[in-house]
Amino acid sequence: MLRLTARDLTLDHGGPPVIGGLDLDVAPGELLAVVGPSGCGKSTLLRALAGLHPAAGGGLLADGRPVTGPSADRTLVFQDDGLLPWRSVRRNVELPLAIGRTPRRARELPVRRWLERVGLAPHADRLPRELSGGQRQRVQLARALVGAPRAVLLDEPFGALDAHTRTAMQQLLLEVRRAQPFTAVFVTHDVDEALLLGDRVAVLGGGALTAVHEVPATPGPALRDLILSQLA
Ligand SMILES: Nc1ncnc2c1ncn2[C@@H]1O[C@H](COP(=O)(O)OP(=O)(O)OP(=O)(O)O)[C@@H](O)[C@H]1O
Repeated sequence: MLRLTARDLTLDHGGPPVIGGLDLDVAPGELLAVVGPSGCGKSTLLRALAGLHPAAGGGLLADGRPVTGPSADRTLVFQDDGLLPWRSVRRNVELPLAIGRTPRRARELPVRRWLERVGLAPHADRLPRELSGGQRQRVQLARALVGAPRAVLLDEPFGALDAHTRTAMQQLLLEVRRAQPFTAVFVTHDVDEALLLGDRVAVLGGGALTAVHEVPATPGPALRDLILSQLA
């Protein structure tokens, strides 16, 4: 499990900073939920943590080492599924292992285990277009986790799902973290989702952290209202 650290981090898209001088520490095994108004830089921060967006100032560390590019240790899950349409469910899940040059025979067990864990073993030979949106997100989750990454970065992964499927996916995420702990940064628009999944909730706004809240075992309405007021 990875420790992720931002030190005086500034991010931009070639113009004025989207994020300016941000300090953040995500402890090994922690799930940090990040909420913030649209356009405040949540996705940009996540892509920077993934090593896909360079810092304009300051820097990011993974276990104390500078993040200079993507790594199999830090995987991303998006809202849009990003699955390869011509590969079966099984071959999509297998992809990170194939890219990492894991020998074919050594791929079988983790792929099977993750397909079972996300309930997709019976659909292993289907193509992504033959699945529902929720099923595709489960494939994406399995693909992000099959290589046992030490950190997973999730960008509104359940944002496009209906309420029922979203609840099921949230429970699945809680379950898989119990089975295989990993550090996680989870971007969401939904404060209830942040409070359900997060060990802490960070509120981002105006290019900086407005607040970081510890989430108690049973968060009450006062914390929810406080976060909503900080988002306003
Ligand atoms: N490729 C890009 N080129 C230029 N500007 C960009 C690019 N991507 C994002 N931005 C700008 O950077 C800012 C932050 O965008 P980002 O997508 O990180 O916000 P966000 O908080 O994730 O938003 P949302 O909640 O709507 O997904 C926005 O003002 C956006 O317009």
